[in-house]
Amino acid sequence: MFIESFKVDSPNVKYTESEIQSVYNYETTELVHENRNGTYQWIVKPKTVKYEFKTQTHVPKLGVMLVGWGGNNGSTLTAGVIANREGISWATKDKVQQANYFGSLTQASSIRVGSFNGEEIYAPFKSLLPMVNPDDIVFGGWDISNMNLADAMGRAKVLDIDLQKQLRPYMEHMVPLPGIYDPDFIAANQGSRANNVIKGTKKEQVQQLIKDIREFKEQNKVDRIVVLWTANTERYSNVVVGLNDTMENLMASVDRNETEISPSTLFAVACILENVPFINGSPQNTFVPGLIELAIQRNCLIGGDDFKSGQTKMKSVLVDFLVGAGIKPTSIVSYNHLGNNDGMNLSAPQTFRSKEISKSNVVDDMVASNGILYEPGEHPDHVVVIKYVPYVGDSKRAMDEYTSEIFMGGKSTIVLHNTCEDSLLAAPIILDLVLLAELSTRIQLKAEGEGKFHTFHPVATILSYLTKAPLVPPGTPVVNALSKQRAMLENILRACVGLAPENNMILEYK
Ligand SMILES: NC(=O)c1ccc[n+]([C@@H]2O[C@H](COP(=O)([O-])OP(=O)(O)OC[C@H]3O[C@@H](n4cnc5c(N)ncnc54)[C@H](O)[C@@H]3O)[C@@H](O)[C@H]2O)c1
Ligand SMILES: O=P([O-])([O-])O[C@@H]1[C@@H](O)[C@H](O)[C@@H](O)[C@H](O)[C@@H]1O
Repeated sequence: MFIESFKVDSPNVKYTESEIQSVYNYETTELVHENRNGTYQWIVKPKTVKYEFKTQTHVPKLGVMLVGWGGNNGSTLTAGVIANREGISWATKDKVQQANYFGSLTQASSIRVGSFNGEEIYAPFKSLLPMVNPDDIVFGGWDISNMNLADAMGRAKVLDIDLQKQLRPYMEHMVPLPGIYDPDFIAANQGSRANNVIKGTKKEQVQQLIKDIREFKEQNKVDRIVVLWTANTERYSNVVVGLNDTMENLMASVDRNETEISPSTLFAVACILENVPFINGSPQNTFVPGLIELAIQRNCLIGGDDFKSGQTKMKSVLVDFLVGAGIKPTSIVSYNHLGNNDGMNLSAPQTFRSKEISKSNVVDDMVASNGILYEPGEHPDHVVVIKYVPYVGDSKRAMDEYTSEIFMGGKSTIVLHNTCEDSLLAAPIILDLVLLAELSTRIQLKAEGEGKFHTFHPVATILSYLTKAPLVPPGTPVVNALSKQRAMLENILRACVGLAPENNMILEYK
């Protein structure tokens, strides 16, 4: 059965006028490697840590500023939210289509809240804690192309024409602010669209971005802003001692107009200086060490990298299933071609390399989890291929082949084929990223023994379900398995409202 909402009745949860306060007993383990009776043993010690959570329940008026607003993803997301907000329906060759948020974890997925008379009861994921209603988001942002959002939607060729016609009046007045164009960081083929750029030194560009953020906040009377990079994939920045290895060196490099500081890093610097959450939806290493240090020092949320939308999302499910079943993937080949501007930008070797890295590292944690299947340092062959084929546009064709070793020398080969508009996969993920980033800034926590409440760590691991290459605090583990990432996110939000982690044991029926 599906219910729309619920309230928790527990001595561990208190609903005040402005907060939800909860007490949560975190059950974990502590491992020691001890010499017992002359032999070393791994000893696992279960331990319980008492946490307190406080979630502010006032939902702010949220402004979302997209870098690359006029791109396929930015225009498609903006269009989709307007269509949902206005209740727009449109004629397709099959039927009259209603707007929806399919593909969004927060808007279209559910959680199990328990059983009732032998029946499993589920509720909307977004009913866990108060979240921003997407209909209320004010969109803005930057683009190196000055095309208005209605024309950009037409250029993207993602949405049905009847829908585009209805949306045009809402979007034609939306014009992106000038972006930061640096041809050294993206493909040369992007130069022709760069007619809307911030001039000046890197320091002056950062100052302009800060001014843009402040003016957007004032003009739209929004309470909070989240900035998300959905602009082109950049090449990796070189990380150099003295250049960007510390926050002091990074800021000094900006002041010196160092060429190796990328546009995406400049956007992130501006956001951190304004204490505005910044999320990187692309694979490049925007978050150089000096930037991470700056975000931590200023306690400003940063998250990324690279939306996990299709082929890689499937990979983080399939490899988790195979390895979890004791089956040994030995060869993984992921090929896709597409014809949108993202694909054109990725046709350059240096920008493709950024994407190849984020699409390749996603199996590392799963492989490392099973020493029965893999020797230390052993990995499956793993190849990523992306080709640009203009004719297919945003309709990405992905083909994957997974070869594994099974029982008694047998082999299993799984072949997948997937075709869909890449932007229709990414847009709902962008929505989830900004909504969850905003929500996480309203949560404070305190473990037993800690003197005071504090926010989550500025490096927002909580967003990892939505990214190919989750950004994690230095020295902490990277988890890519999709089921673990979703469970982590859901269980943290459940703890904030006093619910135990979903462990699927359903002992009451065993
Ligand atoms: N399924 C997906 O679509 C998907 C999945 C994962 C990651 N991504 C990443 O998301 C990003 C956007 O994808 P897309 O399909 O919308 O691409 P797109 O090329 O259609 O849009 C990118 C936009 O960014 C603009 N731009 C480029 N550099 C800029 C800068 N420095 N400042 C401001 N604007 C700038 C471009 O003019 C363009 O309008 C890409 O990096 C892509 O790799 C997309
Ligand atoms: O998310 P995913 O399907 O694994 O990866 C996708 C790539 O296959 C595609 O070529 C690229 O254009 C998208 O930006 C996205 O990164």
